[in-house]
Amino acid sequence: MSTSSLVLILVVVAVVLIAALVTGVVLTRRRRISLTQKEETPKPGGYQASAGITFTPAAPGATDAEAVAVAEAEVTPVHPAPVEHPVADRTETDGQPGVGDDASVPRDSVKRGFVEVDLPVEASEVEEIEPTAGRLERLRGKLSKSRNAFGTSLLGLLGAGDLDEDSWQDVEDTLLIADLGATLTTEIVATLRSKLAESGVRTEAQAQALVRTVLVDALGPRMDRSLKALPHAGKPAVLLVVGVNGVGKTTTTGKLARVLVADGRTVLLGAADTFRAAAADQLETWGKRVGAETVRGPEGGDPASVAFESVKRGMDTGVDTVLIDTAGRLHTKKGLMDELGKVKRVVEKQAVVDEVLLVLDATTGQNGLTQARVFAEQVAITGIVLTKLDGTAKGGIVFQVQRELGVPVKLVGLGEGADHLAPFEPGAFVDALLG
Ligand SMILES: Nc1nc2c(ncn2[C@@H]2O[C@H](COP(=O)(O)OP(=O)(O)OP(=O)(O)O)[C@@H](O)[C@H]2O)c(=O)[nH]1
Repeated sequence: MSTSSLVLILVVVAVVLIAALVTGVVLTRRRRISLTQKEETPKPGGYQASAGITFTPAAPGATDAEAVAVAEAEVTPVHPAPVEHPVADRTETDGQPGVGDDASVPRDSVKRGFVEVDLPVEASEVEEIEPTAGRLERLRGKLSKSRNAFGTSLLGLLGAGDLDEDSWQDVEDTLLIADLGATLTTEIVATLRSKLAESGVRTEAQAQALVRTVLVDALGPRMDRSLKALPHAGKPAVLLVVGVNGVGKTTTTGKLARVLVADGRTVLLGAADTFRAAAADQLETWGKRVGAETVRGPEGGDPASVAFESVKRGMDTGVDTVLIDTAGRLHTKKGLMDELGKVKRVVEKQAVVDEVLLVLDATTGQNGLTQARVFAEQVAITGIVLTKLDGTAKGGIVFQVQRELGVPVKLVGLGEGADHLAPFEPGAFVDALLG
């Protein structure tokens, strides 16, 4: 082979190698570009951010960690001052994500602690308890905040004689603002219109009487509101108290124990809230104040087993009533809701559960309805306790929640005091609302 042929072959090989190298580089680049593009293309549906994230440049030649440190030091905060959230009004305290009203409270908000419950740590002796008769009457003033917003404006409107369309719109708005909900408001306004037309109301007193009748009727005055808390077939009555966090379950259980003891009954308390040790302490304190035994389990233990033990102990000691306080659970957490079903099933292995009382915080308005629906799907609710009606609650939620569940409001919480629990009476309640 001649030298010129050898040179020619070497040139051809070099050209082929260079061509292969160039092709490889181009392909690698294309692949990288196509990967980046895929990541950046938003998928249809699901989460699609409308605004981009603002990045700051890293200092040249710095390591990743240094670059982050430099960027953090240089970034001027652009966020406004933290927004004040109504922590006191929240219904969840475990920092878990929530829906509706709950979702507005960030998980790092100040958590409600045991200290907020105004009870002595150790009760030295069993207390004298006021009789329960006429309690709603004595607590009437507690509803005053709701009453001002609702009764005054409603009676002012209806007592003014013939109503034009604008005035009827105002009546409707008043009912909606009071938390009566759209369906019930429409129904009540229609009834009021036809009754006013029929009866020829002329004075404010007549208007008040008519509104009273219509509202009391809407509250199902014939519903059975008695609390199934007395022993039967030689076994204690068993009541389960359920609801989301912080609505007032423990307080209600304690207040209920007082009412029963005041009526000469013997009570045992079951602290099936094993999640929060302070809750069991709190319940035990309520128990000591009325001379009732409290059964509790280890922190983090199985709440169903504490409930079972409570009923067993109640049967052994022959008490009239076993009140079981359960842990607050967010209705959006399926696992916790299933656990509630288990607590009830386990108790039912040895006794009938006579009442499942759903505690709702009246100040949470419409969110209370969502909670009620989910709890009712999990355990058959037999009665509702509406707490904090003394606060900013507008009262109308009573109408809606009964209608929604077909279950009566049996008790109302009208304050933090030990005796601020009253039976729910439609007539007295409407009177308090109308003033
Ligand atoms: N104003 C007012 N406060 C109430 C009423 N009922 C309960 N509270 C207060 O609500 C707060 C929460 O009550 P708890 O009984 O601890 O609530 P809980 O549902 O047992 O709470 P968790 O065990 O955390 O789920 C306490 O500060 C109670 O004093 C009421 O009718 N009116």
